[in-house]
Order: sequence, then structure tokens, then C-alpha cells
Amino acid sequence: MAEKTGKSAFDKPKVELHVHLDGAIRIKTIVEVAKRRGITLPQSSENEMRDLCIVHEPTTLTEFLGKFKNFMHVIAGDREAIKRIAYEFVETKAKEGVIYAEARYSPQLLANKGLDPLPWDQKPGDITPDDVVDLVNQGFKEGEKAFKTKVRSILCCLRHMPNWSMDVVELCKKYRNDGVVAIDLAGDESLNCEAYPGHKRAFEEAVRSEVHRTVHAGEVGPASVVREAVEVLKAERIGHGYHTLEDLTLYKQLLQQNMHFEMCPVSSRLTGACDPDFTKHPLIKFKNDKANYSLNTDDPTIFNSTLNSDYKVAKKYMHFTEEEFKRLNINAAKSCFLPAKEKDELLKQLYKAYGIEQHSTSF
Ligand SMILES: O=c1[nH]cnc2c1ncn2[C@H]1C[C@H](O)[C@@H](CO)O1
Repeated sequence: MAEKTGKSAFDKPKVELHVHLDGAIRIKTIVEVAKRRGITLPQSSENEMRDLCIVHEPTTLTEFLGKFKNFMHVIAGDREAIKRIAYEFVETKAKEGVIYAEARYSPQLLANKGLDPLPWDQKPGDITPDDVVDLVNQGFKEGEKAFKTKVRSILCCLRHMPNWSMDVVELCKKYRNDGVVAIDLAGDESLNCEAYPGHKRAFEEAVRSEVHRTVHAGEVGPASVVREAVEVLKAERIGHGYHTLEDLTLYKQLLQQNMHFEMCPVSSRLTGACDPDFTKHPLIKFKNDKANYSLNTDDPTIFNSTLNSDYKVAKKYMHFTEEEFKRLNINAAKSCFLPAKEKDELLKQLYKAYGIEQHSTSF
């Protein structure tokens, strides 16, 4: 497990682009909400629940995704809980020194109305996926006021639920000026690597409506999934993308295109996406090639990590320097899905905090 406490590897403002809201819920919150709602948990104490939810040793993506079953039913279908996890997310990110984050989630997985079947064996209620987006927005807005960290949402389609994808893109369109900045395709790449017609249609609609796009690809799947994400789904960023390196022609093409890769080193070890030996991690090549990438936690609850864990790993095992941490955060800001004016403001904040002349050629 990555170290959770101790000195910060990069004690300056940061930008995080790949973190799942539902993979970042506090265990304490899960236990408290379960108690309030009268839901029996598989483990009753906070420590036992934490132990159950954490991936301790490298496993598979499928096993890892199974962890969500332990707690999602507690938060889903509860207005107060949905708002609370969003608010607490902002607090956590602010403490980690993040000044801007893009948090992703599936609105359907937190809803209890308008879906057949309902996720997590819930009883029907009155919270639609649309209500979920509204509640998360409220939590993020209140969090921003309290903690001064800006958070925007990316709405996830899920590989195994192609029938939800058109609704996801419609929500992205509805909330484009209210908290939502992009669409994603998440879920188990190892089950099926083809863009189902439902996902393809949703991403075509995203292109048509100028909704920004990122896709989980090449995390555990082969480089062909990355190619498909770029060529078929028109992804502007790649979630993970480690296995792009198995197709050097594609890799070089994406370097030339300045494609942004959302890298999650701690996650990649525990999901079995990469060799558990960090000194052999694909990220080292991306760094040496001066690629465009960010460092991210992915699912900090399940990996028992913080953003600092990922920075520490990069520093300790991959020889990341302060210069590189600055460069990758500036790249994250340049590749974020904020409107141009807000992106410029974010970049200005970073340049100022890093003591960089705004037009310095090395950044
Ligand atoms: O690392 C991941 N790869 C693919 N899918 C993921 C990963 N982490 C979380 N997810 C899934 C499970 C969540 O419920 C969903 C939406 O956040 O996205």
C-alpha cells in the first residue's frame, strides 16, 4: 500500500482530472449514513468496513470494481447523502492542495427512479439521474464556497450499460453551463473492448453538441481500445492509457497530437493494470518523452490513498522532480475541460504559485 501520511511530495497547488466521486467517499460517511437509514452493512465498525472496501494487494480490475457493491447502496437514493459526499469531496481535495478537480460519476448508479432494473437492488424512490446531478452540483457549489477549491463533473457512461449512455450525454448537454464539463466511458474494459452501438451513438451526439470527451482505455485493455477511443469515440483525453505503449505507432501519433493521458499510478498497481514494480511503470516513458499527462488518485477510498500517495510514488520510484510536477500540473490545467476564460485563470494561478513567467518556453 502507498504511504498515506507524512510530508508532501509536491507542496504546491495541483490540478486533478481523474477521480471517481463514488470511489472517493469517506468510510466514516458510509457508516453514519447506513446508521441513519437503518441499512445493515456487511461490517459494522468503521475499521472493519474500511478493511473490507480497500484493495490491499494487486488484483484485477473486475475484482476491484466489485468493491463498490459494499457501499453504493448506502449512498444511492438518498438526497442528503449524495449532497454530502460531493461536499466532503471538495473538502478532501482542498486539504490535498488541489485547486481544481474534475470528479466523475455515473448519475444512474446513485439514482433510485426511472431505471429498470434499479442499481444495487434498491427499493424504488423519487431520485432520478437528473436529480443526482443537481444534488452533486449543490454539494460541489457549497464545498467551493467553504473550501475555495473548484470542482466540476464528468458524467460516466458504463461499458456494461450501453442503454444508459444516451441519457448520460443528454444530462451533459442539460448541465453544460451548470457544473458538468464532459462525458466519460468507464467500467470493465476487460469484459468487452468494443464500443457498443449505445456508447458510440452517445459519443457521436457528444461530438455534435460539443460536449468534451474522455474515455477509460488501455488501463487493463490493449492499445486497440485506445485507438478505438480516439478514432471512434473521438476522445480528447485518455483515462489511464498505459497499454498505449504496446503500439508504438499509435503512441507516437498521440504524442504528436498532444493527447492528454490521465495517469493513476497507485491505482494501476492495485487493479493489476501494470507491473506492481513501480520502477517498471509505463509512466516513466511518458515522463521521459515529455508527454502530456496528469497525476491522479482514481479511487482513493478503495486504494486507501491520497493524491500525495501518487506524487510520492512518482518521486520515489520514478525520479520525478519538482520541475516535472509543475510541468504536469500545467499540462493538466491546459487539458482540463473548463471554458477558455476559466482555464486561463487557472493557468495564471499555477504560474503565479510556481514562480513561472507566463510565457516561459519550458512550460
Ligand atoms: O479505474 C477504473 N476503471 C474503470 N472503471 C472504473 C474505475 N474506477 C471506477 N470505475 C467505475 C466504477 C464507478 O462506479 C464508475 C463511475 O464512477 O466508474
